[in-house]
Amino acid sequence: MSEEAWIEEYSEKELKFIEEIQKIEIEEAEAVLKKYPLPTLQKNGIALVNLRLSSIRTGFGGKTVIELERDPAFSNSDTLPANSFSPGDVVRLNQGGGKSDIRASKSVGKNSKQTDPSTEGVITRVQEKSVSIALNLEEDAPPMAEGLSIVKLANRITYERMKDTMIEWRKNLPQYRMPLFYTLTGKKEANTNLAEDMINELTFYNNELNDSQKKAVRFSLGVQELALIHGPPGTGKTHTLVEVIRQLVAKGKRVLVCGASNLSVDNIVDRISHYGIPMVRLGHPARLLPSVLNHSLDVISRSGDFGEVVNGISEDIDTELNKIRKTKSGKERREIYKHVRELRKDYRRYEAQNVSGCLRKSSIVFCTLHGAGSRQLRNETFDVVIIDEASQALEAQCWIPLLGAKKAILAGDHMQLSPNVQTKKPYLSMFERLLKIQGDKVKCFLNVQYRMHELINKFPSDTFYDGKLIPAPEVAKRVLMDLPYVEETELTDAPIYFYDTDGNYQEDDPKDMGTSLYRDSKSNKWEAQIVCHHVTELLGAGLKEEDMAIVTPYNAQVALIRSMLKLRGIEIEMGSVDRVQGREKEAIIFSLVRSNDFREVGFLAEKKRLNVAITRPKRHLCVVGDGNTVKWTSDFFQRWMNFLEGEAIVLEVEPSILE
Ligand SMILES: Nc1ncnc2c1ncn2[C@@H]1O[C@H](COP(=O)(O)OP(=O)(O)OP(=O)(O)O)[C@@H](O)[C@H]1O
Repeated sequence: MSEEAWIEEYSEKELKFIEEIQKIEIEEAEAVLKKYPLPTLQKNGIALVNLRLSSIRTGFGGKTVIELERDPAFSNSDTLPANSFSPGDVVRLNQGGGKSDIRASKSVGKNSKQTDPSTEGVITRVQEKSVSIALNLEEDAPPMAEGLSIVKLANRITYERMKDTMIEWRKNLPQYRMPLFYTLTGKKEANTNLAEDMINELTFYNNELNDSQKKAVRFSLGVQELALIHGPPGTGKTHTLVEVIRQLVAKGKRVLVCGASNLSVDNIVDRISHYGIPMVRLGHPARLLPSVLNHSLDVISRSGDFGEVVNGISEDIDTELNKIRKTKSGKERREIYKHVRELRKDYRRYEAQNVSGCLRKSSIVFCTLHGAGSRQLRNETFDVVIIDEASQALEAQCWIPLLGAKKAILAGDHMQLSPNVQTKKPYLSMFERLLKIQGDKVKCFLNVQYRMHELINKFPSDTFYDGKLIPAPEVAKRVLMDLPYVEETELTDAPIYFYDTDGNYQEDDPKDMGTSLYRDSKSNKWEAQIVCHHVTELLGAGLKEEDMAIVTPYNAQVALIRSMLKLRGIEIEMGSVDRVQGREKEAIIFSLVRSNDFREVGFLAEKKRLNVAITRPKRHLCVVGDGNTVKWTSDFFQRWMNFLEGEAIVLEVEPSILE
């Protein structure tokens, strides 16, 4: 097959896939918005109603950023209701606030009129009393001052970037990038010869790296196209990547470091920032950890050659925009807008010069996969692209930075959850696909974990990592009572506990879920009570709230346990398994929820989901579930139940536990 035909076929397949999943996600999000009234959406944290405008200003890129607060005409409190909005969420802003506006799904394009009652934007900041949104349309009239509401939408921007990447491929894939491209798409076998000049006389900056980490560093530096670093939970992927990056920079290489999430990127920025390497973090400052803000492009470029000019123009724009709010004359408004448009042009020109100056000086650029598609990076090239958490990203997301790469280093663990996409076939991340097509010769395995007690480590190691994952000696024997503030009790002296409800406490009937947004999810009030009891006992033994997390496969169960704990005045981190990937706690309580006569475990059935849940704890794992339902669903679950019955402390469900 010719080069052109190969690229065409590959990109076409990816494009179709992106369109398919985009359609499903958007349809699902829209269906929820149509099905439920605004108060229910607000109760479930995906809408805020009865807001009013509190300020307007100019943000990065010259965008209009509005701040909204609760309208005192509708509420005695100025604190926003509990919500799940966070920076980066795409929202629809409705003016006039009524139900019908929400239901009229409007896609806001370049030509939309200013009279459109709804417009889209991206959340830049969420505070206790206000929420800020960067509006997508630069020419937007400021919204009406009152009667505003926002609802969360599916994130179209991410999909559009993925599609743009695929389209860009076909037009513009330079010859020098073809070897990597062919290796990544499987048209050729990976070249695994190591470049001597990269690994000769290698001295490690971090001498505490274990042997498997050192091997991974050496391989990643020497290999010419592709390295996959397979790091099971707690094995120091980030540690290893930090060493790889420092070594690459020392050899004069320019590196683009990306991650599937802002947090994964910031974790690396945090650890590299002490070494005095010129670097910059792209991304909206509101989405970054406070500790990395000084490295953000926004902050660095403001002190660049044209920083003061940009700041001055930004203030002028704000002054003009605030004048618009005060004037009623249409003619005057038009005049002011004309002026704002001129100012925005200047703003963008000077800002672009600042940004490119700042990027030119940086040996390392950090951003999310999606951020790698931003216009600031359009003309930048890198010797090496590193992707952390690669197994949690969509293939098309990984292609965004890889379009500009000659060599790629991907770190991840395909035995944990891949991206949550709703397709008929199981989804393979790029990381997993590459392991399949290129085999173990491109892989380095990190085999020592620094998180879990040896017994907690045992089942995941045997089941998911061929028995090769070993605990570091300093963590192998730790249990809760070894923490200086925890007492020795029968719940703190062992690593694994199991409340087997044994078919006696069945899951809740979906009919009882009423109009809850979670009525398609699952819950089990008995298990929720056992979880609350266990949490109370651990707190009584001295463990702190922040040492624990509750994990369950179902959002309805999360909501139920949260409400029960709230009544007891307890606030503990909790989430569905998918949300806690990448986290760790001293103690994890895992509620399985499913208990029925049909032996159905549904959502729980995915082995990788189980792996994520049971590899979060350091010293204490407590499983609450019905062994009888779970055991008979597959050989895999039977093995897990046998393991628990053999190795865990099995706890009785005393009637007094159940309220
Ligand atoms: N060689 C080492 N010696 C001692 N401790 C180490 C070593 N490598 C990693 N660690 C410790 O292991 C823990 C996990 O490290 P790190 O955050 O780099 O791992 P990770 O693989 O990125 O984590 P995750 O599994 O959450 O993705 C950290 O507390 C780190 O200090």
